[in-house]
Amino acid sequence: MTAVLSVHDVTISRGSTPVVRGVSFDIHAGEILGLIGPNGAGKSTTIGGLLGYYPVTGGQMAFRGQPYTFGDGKEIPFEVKRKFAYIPEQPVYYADLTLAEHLEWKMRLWGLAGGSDATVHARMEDLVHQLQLEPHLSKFPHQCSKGTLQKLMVVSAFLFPFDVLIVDEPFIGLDVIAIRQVREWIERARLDGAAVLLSTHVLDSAERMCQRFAFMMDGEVFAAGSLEELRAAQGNAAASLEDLFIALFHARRAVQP
Ligand SMILES: Nc1ncnc2c1ncn2[C@@H]1O[C@H](COP(=O)(O)OP(=O)(O)OP(=O)(O)O)[C@@H](O)[C@H]1O
Repeated sequence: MTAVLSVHDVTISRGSTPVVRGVSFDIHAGEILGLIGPNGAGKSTTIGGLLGYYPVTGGQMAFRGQPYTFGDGKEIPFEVKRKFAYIPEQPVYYADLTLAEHLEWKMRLWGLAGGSDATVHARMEDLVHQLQLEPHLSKFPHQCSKGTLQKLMVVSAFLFPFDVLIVDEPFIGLDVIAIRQVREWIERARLDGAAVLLSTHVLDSAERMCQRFAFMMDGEVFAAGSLEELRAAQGNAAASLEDLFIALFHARRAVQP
């Protein structure tokens, strides 16, 4: 079965420095891949390369078997980009738009791109209600907490249909009600056939949510597989994801120059 998203031997640079090197993974429909690694491992850079924010200077990415970048950092085609939904690690917003105006602007762009807004408006109201965003809709970003702005990012990501969901550390800053809700929405997207890339430091959530994992460090993937495969490789059938990550992290550190 062709993967929805394939990353093959990619190098991604920040400025002129290659920060991610030789990274490969596939994500199939109905699958959540957990991208796990310490601070500075290259998780957000990998995501930025997938979304066209940072130049991919080597290797190849493909959407449903069609290469969409060839290592020259060129713009990702719109017909691919519109199949992607993204929840960023840090909220991204316009300081002079209220939260309601952000959502209206998103829906206008969707309409300009040929999308129908008949169902999207009802969906937006439902998402806003479930994350208890109504009291904040008339506020500007500087009047909102970090968690409220993160909820705006979540609602924006789930507004439209997508084939690929890319989520960069979604849980930090959200309240417990919102965390449960976002987990449920990600699982619903998976069951509906999306391919999901989830980067997080919250390993107990990752263990429950993801079917496979890629462990990153120093810009490289150093271990990958399902929980069962990682447990078998470590010879510890009861190990948690956290146990496995810590053991493999220290093993990797020990052999590095
Ligand atoms: N503008 C830049 N120029 C050069 N290197 C950078 C730049 N920004 C970040 N880096 C480096 O890129 C590497 C990867 O950073 P990245 O943000 O992708 O890590 P991460 O795994 O997402 O970390 P975290 O868990 O802390 O969010 C780090 O070593 C960082 O120092």
